[in-house]
Amino acid sequence: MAPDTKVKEQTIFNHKGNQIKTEDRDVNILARFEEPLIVILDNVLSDEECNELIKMSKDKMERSKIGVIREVNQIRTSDGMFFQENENDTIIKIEKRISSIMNIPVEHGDGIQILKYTPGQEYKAHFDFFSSTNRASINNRISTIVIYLNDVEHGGETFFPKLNFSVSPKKGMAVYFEYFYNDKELKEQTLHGGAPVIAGEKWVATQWMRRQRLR
Ligand SMILES: O=C(O)CCC(=O)C(=O)O
Ligand SMILES: [Fe+2]
Repeated sequence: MAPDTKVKEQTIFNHKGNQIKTEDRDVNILARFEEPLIVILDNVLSDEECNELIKMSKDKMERSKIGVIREVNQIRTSDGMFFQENENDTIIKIEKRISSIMNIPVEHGDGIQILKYTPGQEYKAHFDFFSSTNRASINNRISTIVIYLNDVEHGGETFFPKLNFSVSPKKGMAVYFEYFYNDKELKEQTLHGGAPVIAGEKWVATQWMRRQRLR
């Protein structure tokens, strides 16, 4: 197909305009990059909810593990923890809101993961979906939201190296992106990472969604 007649691929995210009305909060759409779809969102969480997530996870953080064997890896040097789904009322409320933003039922989510980065810590460029050689790819990830839980003094941007695009963390804001595309090239453009924090701390909450339910 000639480039000028190429049709846009179907997206999971279905919100139009500049606002998403969820059950308990109006979330603002500030910017969108169309293909691959990357959406910058504001007012996803209140300051109190951000503080609460940090408080609840603070004592449970351990060095992040990635991959099937879940070994400590230099790709991600942050500390992290997962909440159990339905762990408490705050988690239930936030999971519901994330689910309506992402337009995917809560049961498809890996659970909310909290990551904490201190100066020098980073998450090198990676894909959130599993490679076809990984058993987990049978029910692969299709979309991600990264919510910023605090303002970072310096550094810690979420960057997309293939798009020359980056997002600076701001408390309560989020970056959403999806990769359930037929076009392999589009999927691969969602390569992203968390740049090293230079000063201050960076706290984020991530939700990854799977194609099929996990529970
Ligand atoms: O910390 C960030 O900005 C990115 C986090 C991320 O890529 C992830 O949790 O999958
Ligand atoms: Fe990621």
